[in-house]
Amino acid sequence: MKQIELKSLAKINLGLDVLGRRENGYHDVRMIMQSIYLYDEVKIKRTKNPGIEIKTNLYFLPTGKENIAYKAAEMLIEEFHIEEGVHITLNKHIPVAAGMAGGSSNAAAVLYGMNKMFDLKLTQTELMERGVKLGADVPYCIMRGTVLAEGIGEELTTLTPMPKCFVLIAKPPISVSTKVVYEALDSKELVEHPDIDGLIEGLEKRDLKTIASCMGNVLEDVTIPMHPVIEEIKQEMKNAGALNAMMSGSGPTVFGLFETKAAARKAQDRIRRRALAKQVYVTNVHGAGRN
Ligand SMILES: C[C@](O)(CO)[C@H](O)COP(=O)(O)OP(=O)(O)OC[C@H]1O[C@@H](n2ccc(N)nc2=O)[C@H](O)[C@@H]1O
Ligand SMILES: Nc1ncnc2c1ncn2[C@@H]1O[C@H](COP(=O)(O)OP(=O)(O)OP(=O)(O)O)[C@@H](O)[C@H]1O
Repeated sequence: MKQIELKSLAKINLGLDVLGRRENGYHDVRMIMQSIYLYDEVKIKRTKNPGIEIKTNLYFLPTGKENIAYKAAEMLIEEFHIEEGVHITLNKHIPVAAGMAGGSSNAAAVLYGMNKMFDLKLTQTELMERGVKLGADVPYCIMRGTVLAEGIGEELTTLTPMPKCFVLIAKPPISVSTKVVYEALDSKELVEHPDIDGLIEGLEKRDLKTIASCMGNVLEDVTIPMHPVIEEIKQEMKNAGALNAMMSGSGPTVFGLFETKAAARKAQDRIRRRALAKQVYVTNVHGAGRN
C-alpha cells in the first residue's frame, strides 16, 4: 500500500468528572466520550527516502517534532526500524486547542494508517498502548464511538451508541491550554460531580432527554470564569432549543444537542450574528444507534 486517506474524527465529552490527582500531575477521570462527524483529512504517503514530512493547511501549526502526528510516525518508524519515509498531509477542520482532541485524533490516524501501510500487524489494543504515550485522548481516538474513559482517559469501555441527534459546535476565538485547566482545578473544591452513571443509563435506554439532562463537565468551573463567553454561547444554544449545551473537554468549544436540524441552524445563526464564535458547525454523532 503506497498511500492511505483517513478521516480523523473530533470528539466531545458528554460527561467529564475528575476523581483525583496523581503524583505525576495527571488526573484520574471518569468521562463519556463521543466521536462526531467533524474531521480532519489525513493523507499518508510512503516515500523511498527516509524522513517524516508534514504539510498542513493551517500556517500556525508546527510541522516538525512538535506536531503530534510527527511524533506518532516517529514512534513507529523507530520501533519497527522502518527504512522508508512518510509524507503526511493534515487538512485540518477540527478547531485547534479547543477541547475536541484534534491533535490526538491526527496521531491516532497516523498510528492506524501506518500499521496498515507497513503491515505492522499491531492489534487495536497494541496501537492504543502506543497511543497513550503520545497523549491521554489518543487511545480513545483509535477506538472511537460512545465510550466510558477512566484512568487518565486510557481505560476504555464501549457503551450503547448515542441516539441520532444534531450537534452544534461553537468555538469562540480563544485558546485554552489543557494543562493549565487541570492544574487550576487542583486549587478548587469540587462541590458538584456530573451524573456519569445517569448518562450511561440514558444511553442504555436510548433516551436523548435523559442523556442531555445528565451532561456535566467539572472543567467548566475553571474555564468559564476565565472566558465568560463560553457561558453566553451555552445560553444562546439553550434559548434556541438545545436539549442541553456544555463545554467540551478543557474548552473553550461549546456543543449543543438538538433534536432537529432547523433548531441547530437557528442557534448557529444567532451565535454567528452575535459574533460569539466564528467556527460554528452543525454536525452529527458518529456511529449513532437507532433511536
Ligand atoms: C480534557 C480532555 O481532552 C478530555 O477528553 C483530556 O482529558 C485531555 O487529554 P489530552 O489533551 O490528550 O492530554 P495530554 O496531552 O496527555 O495532557 C495534557 C495535559 O493535561 C493534563 N491532564 C491530561 C489528562 C489527564 N487525565 N489528566 C491531566 O492532568 C496534564 O497536565 C497534561 O500535561
Ligand atoms: N496535528 C495537530 N493538530 C492540532 N494541533 C496540534 C497538532 N500537533 C500539535 N498541535 C499543537 O497542540 C496544541 C493542542 O492542539 P489540539 O487541537 O490537539 O488540542 P485540544 O483540542 O485541546 O485537544 P484535547 O481535547 O485532546 O485536549 C496546539 O496548540 C497545537 O499547536
